Amino acid sequence: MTAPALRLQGVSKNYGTLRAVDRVSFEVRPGQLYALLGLNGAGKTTVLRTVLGMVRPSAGSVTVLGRGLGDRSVRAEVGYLVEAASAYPELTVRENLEVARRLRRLGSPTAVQDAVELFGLREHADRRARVLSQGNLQRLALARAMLHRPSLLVLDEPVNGLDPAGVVEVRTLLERLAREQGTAVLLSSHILGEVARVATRIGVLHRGRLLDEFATAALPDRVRRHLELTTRDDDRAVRVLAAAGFAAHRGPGAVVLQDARATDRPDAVATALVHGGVPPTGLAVIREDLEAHFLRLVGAGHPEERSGAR
Ligand SMILES: Nc1ncnc2c1ncn2[C@@H]1O[C@H](COP(=O)(O)OP(=O)(O)OP(=O)(O)O)[C@@H](O)[C@H]1O
Repeated sequence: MTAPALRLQGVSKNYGTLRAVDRVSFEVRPGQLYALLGLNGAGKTTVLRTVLGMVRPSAGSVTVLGRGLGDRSVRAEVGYLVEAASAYPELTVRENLEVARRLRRLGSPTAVQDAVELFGLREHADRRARVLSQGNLQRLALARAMLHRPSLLVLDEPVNGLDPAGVVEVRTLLERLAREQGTAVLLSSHILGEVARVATRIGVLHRGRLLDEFATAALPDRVRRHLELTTRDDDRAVRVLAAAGFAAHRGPGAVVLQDARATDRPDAVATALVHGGVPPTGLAVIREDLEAHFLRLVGAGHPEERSGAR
């Protein structure tokens, strides 16, 4: 197995008496898109800034490609975007990238052109940054962060403030970077639906702690499901189902079954109803939506939790 591009082990960060990050450990492998998901104030930015060496952890360690952050060679391996995308407004896209190339002291004369191509900026290359759409400005910011072809890209809320088209653009771009360049991407977001579409792995951060971690592909199996059905006599349907061994109750306007035996085998439920003389007039397996799933994971039923008060 390849070495992780990033490894955090037992990272904590205290601000006075506040423990903003509490013993967080995870890895991001090359080509992996890892999303840290959490409510406002969960500690996402602090984790990201710790990875970038902008915040010194109170405990624990961070390694990039097996090297500690004190190792100067690590700087060349990391690209980041932790502020809102910005650029010199009066300079063109190409000039903005050229400035970044010089600041990075990159010798390669083709670095700027390569970035223009890779980030799909060719038709905008000679336009001033101030006339770019938010999506294209974000592309430029990403192109700048990736100019030196780092192994690890760190992005704080990369699609914040983008319109739906911009979100799709950034998502497509990150997927390409991960797939074609093997870049490891660590990003943060507070919207599960958004990260579920881009990330390959999700870590749920809440009150500084990593509550849960899972492959995005496993998400459909983790969300709760229930079966809803309607009949011409719902009371009788509940009795028939109980006799057939299915726990059912009357919900608003429908009979509800939460047992996995029912959600896995809706056909068996329908058969039991038909045999009991109350055939279903409607039947559907309902999946919990992603936001509801996320809020349940972090136990955030209360409005003050949702606003991230801590
Ligand atoms: N420099 C600091 N000094 C004191 N407290 C801080 C500092 N930086 C962050 N905090 C606190 O640490 C906690 C975690 O903040 P952080 O910004 O990491 O969360 P976040 O998940 O990124 O939130 P958001 O989504 O709102 O950006 C918060 O309670 C915040 O107020």
